[in-house]
Amino acid sequence: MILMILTTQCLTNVIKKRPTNSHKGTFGRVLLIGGSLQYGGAILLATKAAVRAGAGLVTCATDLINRTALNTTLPEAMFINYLDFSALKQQLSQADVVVIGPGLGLSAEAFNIFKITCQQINSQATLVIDGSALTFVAQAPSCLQTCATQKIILTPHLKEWERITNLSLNQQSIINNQKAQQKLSATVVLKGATTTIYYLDGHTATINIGGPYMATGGTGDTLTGIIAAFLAQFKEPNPKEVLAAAVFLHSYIPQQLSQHNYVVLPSEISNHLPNIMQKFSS
Ligand SMILES: NC(=O)C1=CN([C@@H]2O[C@H](COP(=O)(O)OP(=O)(O)OC[C@H]3O[C@@H](n4cnc5c(N)ncnc54)[C@H](OP(=O)(O)O)[C@@H]3O)[C@@H](O)[C@H]2O)[C@@H](O)CC1
Ligand SMILES: Nc1ncnc2c1ncn2[C@@H]1O[C@H](COP(=O)(O)OP(=O)(O)O)[C@@H](O)[C@H]1O
Ligand SMILES: [Mg+2]
Repeated sequence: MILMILTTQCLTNVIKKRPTNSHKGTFGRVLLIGGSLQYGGAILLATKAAVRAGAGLVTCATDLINRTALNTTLPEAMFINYLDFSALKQQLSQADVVVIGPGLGLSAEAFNIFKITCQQINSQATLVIDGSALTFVAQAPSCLQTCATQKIILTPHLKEWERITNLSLNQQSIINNQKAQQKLSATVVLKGATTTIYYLDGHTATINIGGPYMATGGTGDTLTGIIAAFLAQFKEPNPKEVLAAAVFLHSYIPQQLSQHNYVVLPSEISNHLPNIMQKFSS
């Protein structure tokens, strides 16, 4: 097993100056699915992060109740009703990266949306599974095995990981986590005070920056948007390094802001994305 500790070098390796003759199509299509009546904020935060981290075209599939909020706060993003299955399937056939789960909730309707997503996503796309959708993975692990894409990233916090693996918090050693991750045949970003990425090839990368100023609901939702935007727009040097850069940046920004802020809100992380990305672009 190769254990890597990430530094700012991972940002300069990935964030490149944009070609002059590029356009929105150059920087990828991201589809984010989630946001029930109770948790609209989660999908709005994820969508905001995807837009501000530079995805070219961003669509938010959510409850109709969230449409006005989305259009008001984030007019760059497109809306579809997540219960309009024909629109959802069409989006799933086109997206480069699909995020499912932030604020999705655990209703029967939500589970249906999760199953449709796993079945209908195009085989070239990456699927990022977060929040409520991780509980569906725990309840119906076969959805991963039969998923139409093999490029799957799970982003659990420690409790969500316990639900999926039955590993209690004190059993979650690197070795045990890796065994469980390899069985799932998915990349895992295991989030906590320290975050570790478990890759399919057996390598791991650890992010030991960030801190308790990030402990506000919505910080993980913001991470999924950044991951999606990075994978959609950066094709080099490789998906492993692109994922690592996204996860590192998500903690690096609040670490910088914490010098002058007691807490760093998720939406503030997103506000600073374009500025900090510019500083590291080479
Ligand atoms: N604005 C919105 O709309 C928001 C909506 N959201 C959406 O809500 C949905 C439910 O997601 P969720 O994560 O809140 O609930 P759930 O899976 O039950 O986990 C909570 C349990 O996990 C534990 N725990 C967590 N981290 C831990 C750690 N590092 N180490 C140890 N324990 C840890 C935690 O511990 P405890 O409180 O007991 O200390 C608690 O027991 C989901 O769709 C999400 O996207 C949220 O994103 C918030 C903003
Ligand atoms: N004390 C801490 N130190 C470092 N990072 C933290 C700390 N507390 C929370 N985080 C980060 O905040 C995020 C929380 O994710 P998650 O629990 O999914 O939040 P939510 O679902 O509310 O958006 C993770 O990226 C985690 O690493
Ligand atoms: Mg979460």
